[in-house]
Amino acid sequence: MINKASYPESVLEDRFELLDYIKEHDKRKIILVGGVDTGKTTLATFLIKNLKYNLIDADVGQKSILPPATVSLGNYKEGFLCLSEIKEEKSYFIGSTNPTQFIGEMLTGVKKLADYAKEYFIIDTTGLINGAGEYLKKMKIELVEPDLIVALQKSNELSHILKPFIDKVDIFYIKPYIGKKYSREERKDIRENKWKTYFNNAKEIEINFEDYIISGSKAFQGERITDDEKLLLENIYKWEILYGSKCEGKFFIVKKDVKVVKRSVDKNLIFYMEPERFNNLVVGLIDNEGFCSGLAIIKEIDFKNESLKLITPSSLKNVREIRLGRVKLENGERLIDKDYI
Ligand SMILES: Nc1ncnc2c1ncn2[C@@H]1O[C@H](COP(=O)(O)OP(=O)(O)OP(=O)(O)O)[C@@H](O)[C@H]1O
Repeated sequence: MINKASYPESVLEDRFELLDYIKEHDKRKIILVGGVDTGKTTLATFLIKNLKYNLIDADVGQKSILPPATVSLGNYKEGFLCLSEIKEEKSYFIGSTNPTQFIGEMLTGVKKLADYAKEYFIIDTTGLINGAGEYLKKMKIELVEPDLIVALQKSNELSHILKPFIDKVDIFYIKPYIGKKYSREERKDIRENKWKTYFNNAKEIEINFEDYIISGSKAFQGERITDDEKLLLENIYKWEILYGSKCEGKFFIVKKDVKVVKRSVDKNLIFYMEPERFNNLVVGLIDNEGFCSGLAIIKEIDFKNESLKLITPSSLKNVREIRLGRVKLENGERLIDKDYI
């Protein structure tokens, strides 16, 4: 498997100073913050190897621990060279590899994993430090309450994130590693490879809506439409309605057209789509504790019979909820908008 970071051949002097500082001051909850390609994952590898701490992998865009589109806790593994050799202990479903629209999921996930681990962990984060990235980093620090922030800062590009914590949390500054910069394409290729590895031995399974909580789409919120509403909408718009729900006065309709006609539908009132829109969507298999025990891909949803065909390498044992994400895997990864379904 291709990975960006592994144990560095030569370790910069300030990394050893950091290691000594952590040992000397008994720091147990550590978060790494820095821009893109500043060497966070490489630093996490060095620290985990020397401290035998656990990894909280919140670098959702370039994860080391599988599965993708989650944040994960992995336990220290003797003799590892690359963090991707670390197996997940617990994961939380984000549903995307870009955290920008998923700040709530990211924060909940990292907090749950940190609570689970209790202490002796290093949090590896994304390189997003502006816009949504600023809020994400700040809130993560507020929630997790680390006892050390390691800031990989060249000049003062992290000051807007760190300002509120300067007199509250210990901050250790180190210089970013100036090395290879990865393009969007290279990053995407690394992710593609991880998706392929994860779904390598996936098998098809079929499940019924009634056996699981299905969530993550407006389709499964609110209440089902009545027979009268269904008939009315079918007559007006010349649709066959396969599934319909309503929430706060708005209809959510999965339909097929039965006639070619010109339709003028008020989109503020009716959100409609074809069933195929859900195909190839990544879903999280969520257990009783709210953790993600695996991922699956939707092959097809039969809305009429209320069943779902999935492929997954995971077992559905202890799975309570199927949570729809916002990544489609069709000729590679395609990220979709939160409002798409
Ligand atoms: N101390 C080091 N010695 C040698 N190479 C390094 C060192 N630190 C980082 N690198 C290299 O620099 C590149 C970026 O490092 P890394 O992936 O650790 O950065 P990152 O900040 O985690 O990136 P991202 O923004 O994707 O989270 C990688 O190719 C890595 O191997």
